Amino acid sequence: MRREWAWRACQLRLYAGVSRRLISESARLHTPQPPVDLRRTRNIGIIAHIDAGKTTTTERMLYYSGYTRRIGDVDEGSTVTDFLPAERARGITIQSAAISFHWPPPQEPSKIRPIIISDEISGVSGNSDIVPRSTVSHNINLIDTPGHADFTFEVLRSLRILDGAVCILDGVAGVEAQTEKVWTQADHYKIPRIVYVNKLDRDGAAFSMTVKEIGVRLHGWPAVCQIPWWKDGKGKLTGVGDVVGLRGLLWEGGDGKSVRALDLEELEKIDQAFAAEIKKARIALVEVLSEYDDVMVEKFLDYGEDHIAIPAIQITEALRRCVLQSPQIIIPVFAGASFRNIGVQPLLDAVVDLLPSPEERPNTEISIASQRGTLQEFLTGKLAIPQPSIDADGKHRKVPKHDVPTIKNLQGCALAFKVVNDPKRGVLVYVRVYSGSIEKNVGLFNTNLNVTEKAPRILKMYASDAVEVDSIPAGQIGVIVGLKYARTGDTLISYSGANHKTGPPAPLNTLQLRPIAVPPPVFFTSVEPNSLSEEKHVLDSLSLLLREDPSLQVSVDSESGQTHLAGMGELHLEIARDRLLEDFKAKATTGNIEISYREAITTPSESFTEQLNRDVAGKYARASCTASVSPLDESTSPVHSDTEHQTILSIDSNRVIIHHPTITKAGLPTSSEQPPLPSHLHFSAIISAFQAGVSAALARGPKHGFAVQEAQIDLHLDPSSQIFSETTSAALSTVVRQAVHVALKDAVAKGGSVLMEPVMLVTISVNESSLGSVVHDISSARGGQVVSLDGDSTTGSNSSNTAAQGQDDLVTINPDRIYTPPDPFQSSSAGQEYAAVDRQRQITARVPLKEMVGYLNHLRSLTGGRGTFVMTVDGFERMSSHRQKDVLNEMRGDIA
Ligand SMILES: Nc1nc2c(ncn2[C@@H]2O[C@H](COP(=O)(O)OP(=O)(O)OP(=O)(O)O)[C@@H](O)[C@H]2O)c(=O)[nH]1
Repeated sequence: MRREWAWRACQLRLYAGVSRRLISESARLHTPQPPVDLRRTRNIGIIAHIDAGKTTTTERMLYYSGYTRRIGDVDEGSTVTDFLPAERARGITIQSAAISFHWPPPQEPSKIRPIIISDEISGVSGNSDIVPRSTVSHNINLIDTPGHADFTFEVLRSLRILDGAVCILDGVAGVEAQTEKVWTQADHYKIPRIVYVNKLDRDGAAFSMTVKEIGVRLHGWPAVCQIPWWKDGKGKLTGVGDVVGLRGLLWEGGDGKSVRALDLEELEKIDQAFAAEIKKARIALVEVLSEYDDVMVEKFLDYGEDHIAIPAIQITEALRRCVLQSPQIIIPVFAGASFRNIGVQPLLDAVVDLLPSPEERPNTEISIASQRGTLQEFLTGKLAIPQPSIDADGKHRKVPKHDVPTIKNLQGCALAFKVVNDPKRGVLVYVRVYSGSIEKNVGLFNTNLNVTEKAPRILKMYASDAVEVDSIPAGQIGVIVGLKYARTGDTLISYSGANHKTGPPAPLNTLQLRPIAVPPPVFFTSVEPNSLSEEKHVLDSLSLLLREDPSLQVSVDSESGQTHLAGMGELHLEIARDRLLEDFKAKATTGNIEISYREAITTPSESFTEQLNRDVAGKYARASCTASVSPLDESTSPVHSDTEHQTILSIDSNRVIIHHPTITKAGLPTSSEQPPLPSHLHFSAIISAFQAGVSAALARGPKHGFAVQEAQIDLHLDPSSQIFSETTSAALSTVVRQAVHVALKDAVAKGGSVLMEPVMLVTISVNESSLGSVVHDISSARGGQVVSLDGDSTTGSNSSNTAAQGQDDLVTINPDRIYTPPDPFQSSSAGQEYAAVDRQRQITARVPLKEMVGYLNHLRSLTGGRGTFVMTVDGFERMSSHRQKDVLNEMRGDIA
């Protein structure tokens, strides 16, 4: 084992700076992997506001762990994790990159660690059998997530595969709007988090203010584990005070590898005030932990109620228990300045010591056969899954509640959380394995697309470098190379007795891990191939872009033949455009980025039956479909739910009801008199074809050409009159599209349609002094409605956003009760400082998206450059006829 590590250490040394990328890939094939111990694995994300220093910190993590031999610089564009040209050019992180490394490095223990060990194994504490987890090397899989609001969906997608997260704050800006948003999302996934206050070297750094804001705005009790060590109590940051280990950590410059640890006795000789502050912080830490951890109270009593006497390991264990509690109320806080190489190694120790291993996480959510539950419930047969009551031969059968043989079939189950097109290696599918293992060359069934494909190569990624492996076990993250279909968000399963034609037996074929809803896109641009010969490459590139990022949408206007690319924000589309034109070298022209309005029908249509009886894609095909449409008002329309004879789909705020009275959800006829489905068309394939047909019809409204919203589409599926031996999936979706299109036209001819516009939930952070002018601007000039100030509801809002609704459940923290050390730039006490006149205020408002285009510049002018905002789609609203007229006139003007 030791020799293996030594070999690896040798290899790690090869990964130096630019030359790292030049090592031939074959040299790294089939690297001997240390056996995987799940307890020693951390799947961690770094989340924060844009520019808080995620990439800068990650670079140090890779450097100190021995993976790189040169620290990359965001500003020079030489970082490991920002490896897309577009990211390097803009200096921001767009795609999540997953990187694996070991901490502490097995070959080179951290210079500061032995002091903690000697504390604990000296026997003084009576805990000689426990040492911190960070004394042993751990496998860390780190996901670097983007900080820009346009990439929130990307953050969400990464969050669901994380076991823990480090939230990085800018020590000057404090808790910013995007941080709050991602924090709330992480709360939703119950992800244990620690906070790292970065940039404490900058003028105006305010650690105490930031800690107070953590309490107030992130709704938890900050457990201050480190305090900044300023030279002579002010000015230059030189290190941190370790409140857990009761010592000062002094970074001696250079690359930050050399760290001196001084115990309290030594510290008192050189900086008495700092030593006293560490003790004060220790008392506060024990106090706050005691409120939420009974064992801490016991230890406090065991050690004669002496806060200082409690061993570091006991504090670490109490912190860990609190971090793993759900909801998480204690928030451990660390300090540093990554750019100055201060604070990163103890932060890595904290990742290992405080954040959970995959085994310590709650059960993974799944959906299977329209049921929701956990993967563990399914695997242990505890999830009651409805089974077909009639066999394929039409006979009734008795079925056990859970089908054990089906469960036993499952060999591996993984979530594709990221698809990236690597110019050198082709399409890389990043997966997290949740059960069993994913083996090389095995057939993987994609439960979202109903296709089977092989996993020809499996890699473990070290940013843009890779090591080939034979399998990825449960709890780990890896990359599959060579998949043709898998998209971000798809569930991949391997099972015994694989049958490429039929896929796995039901209900295994419907198993989906942590499904998430894709938010509706609100901007779009047209994409026009420069010539006919370029068309194929442009379309292939677009489909690759969609595999990478399912929050993008592509639709083809059936009348004009124009292709539209839609996304979540202007930057989101700009980046997609750059990827398409520059990275994929698609020769196409793109139009202006415009708001994606929607249209809604106001009157129900008649029922229409369309028939198809011709060649489709060079093959004779026959199919038929009956459809009708009606306006959908969720508040008044009766609630529908899936039944054995009715399947309900939701497509972009439209409800699709597929009535199949003669056929069950398992695809079996209700009686022996009814014809069965042809063997080449499974029920799930028919439903997918219906879905594709409806989506295509709804993509272009009959009046203004915008996507249709708030409609109910009723479709009828009757095998005796619609499905024939010549019926194919393509024919079905074509005929469904035609039938829905005709029904929509009929509805518009009868009652017209109305335009709907995206309305955003906007969270704006401003100084108290600018509050009045910003609120006035939002509510009068932009037609917005202020929903809350500092999270307190001000009006009877009809916001549908869960983030706003969830405010009531949040813990309210009194900032005066939060311990903070003095800040060097602070004249009064931290409490007074926090309450000072120009404190940060937060406005939450609903504003039409149209009024938010170019808002950042305006906000900056109103706030002296200090205001920031984030926004998410809150929904689409019908426009008044006056506003609709203005928008249509403006659009016509644009075209002219
Ligand atoms: N003074 C100072 N500057 C820092 C520190 N950490 C990061 N920076 C600078 O802050 C800027 C943003 O840093 P990044 O690491 O790119 O931040 P990020 O959070 O990855 O940003 P996104 O990828 O865009 O979300 C860069 O100019 C860094 O050099 C620090 O500790 N001190």
